[in-house]
Amino acid sequence: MSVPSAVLLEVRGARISYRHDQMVVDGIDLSVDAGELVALLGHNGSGKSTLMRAAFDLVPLRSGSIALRGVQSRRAEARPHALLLAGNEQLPTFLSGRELIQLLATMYAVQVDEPRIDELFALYGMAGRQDDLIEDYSHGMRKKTQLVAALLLRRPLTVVDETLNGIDREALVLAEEDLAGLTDGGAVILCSHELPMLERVATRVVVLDGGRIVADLPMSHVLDGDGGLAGVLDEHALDR
Ligand SMILES: Nc1ncnc2c1ncn2[C@@H]1O[C@H](COP(=O)(O)OP(=O)(O)OP(=O)(O)O)[C@@H](O)[C@H]1O
Repeated sequence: MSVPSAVLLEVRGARISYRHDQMVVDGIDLSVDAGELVALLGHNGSGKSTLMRAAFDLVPLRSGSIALRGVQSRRAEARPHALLLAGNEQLPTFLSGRELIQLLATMYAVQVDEPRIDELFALYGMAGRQDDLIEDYSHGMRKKTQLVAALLLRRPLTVVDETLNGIDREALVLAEEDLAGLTDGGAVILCSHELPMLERVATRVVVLDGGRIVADLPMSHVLDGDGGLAGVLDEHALDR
C-alpha cells in the first residue's frame, strides 16, 4: 500500500505565460509540506494567483511540473488533494451557502456533518443565513462561506487567495485559529497583502517578484528581524 506523501505541493521549474513572449511565472521551484502555513507574498502582478491557479490546472504550464501529494496537477486524481478559495466572482450565487457546501462535499466525496454547517455559520457571525441564497450575502459573508466550506472539507492543501481580505475582525481572529488548525496533517497557503495577519499565522514566507521566488524564509526568522514582513518585501521585492 502506498503511503501518502507529506509533500503536499511540489512545483518544479514552473513557467507560465498568458502571452507567448512574457513569462509571469518564470522558473519556480517550491515544495510545501504538511504542517506548514505559507504566506505567499509579492507586489500586485508578481504571479502569486497565476502560480496557485496552475496548481489547480486552471492555467496551463509552459514548462515544468506541479504535483499535489505526488499526483501531477493536470490529472483529475489530483483534485481531491487541494481546495482553492479565491475571489467571490466564481461563486454560484443561485445556491444557498448550505447548498454550495453540500455540492462541494459531493464533488470531494466528503461527508459533511449538517449541524456543523449551522454551527460554523453561527460562529462566523452568519447565524440562520445558511439557507439564504448566496446572491443575498454581503461581500464578507461570501468570503466567510468559502472559509466555512474549507473548514468542513479539510483538504490536505488549502489555498486561500485573498479570501480573507474584507472580513470583519471577529471572523478574522477565528479564521486565523481555524486555518492554523488545518495544518494538523495538512498545509495552508495564504496569498494576501494583510501583513499583520500573515505575521500572526504563517510559519513560512515565500516572496515572489517578477514571477520568481526572491525569498523563502521561516516566519520566526522574519519576526526576529527589525522590519517584519514589510522589511522583507522592501528588501527583496523590487519589481513594481
Ligand atoms: N487571465 C489573464 N490574462 C492575461 N494576463 C493575465 C491574466 N491573469 C493575470 N495576468 C497577468 O499576469 C501577471 C501576474 O498576475 P497575478 O494575478 O498572478 O498576480 P498576483 O501576484 O496574484 O497579483 P495581486 O497581488 O494583484 O493579486 C500580471 O501581469 C497580470 O496582468
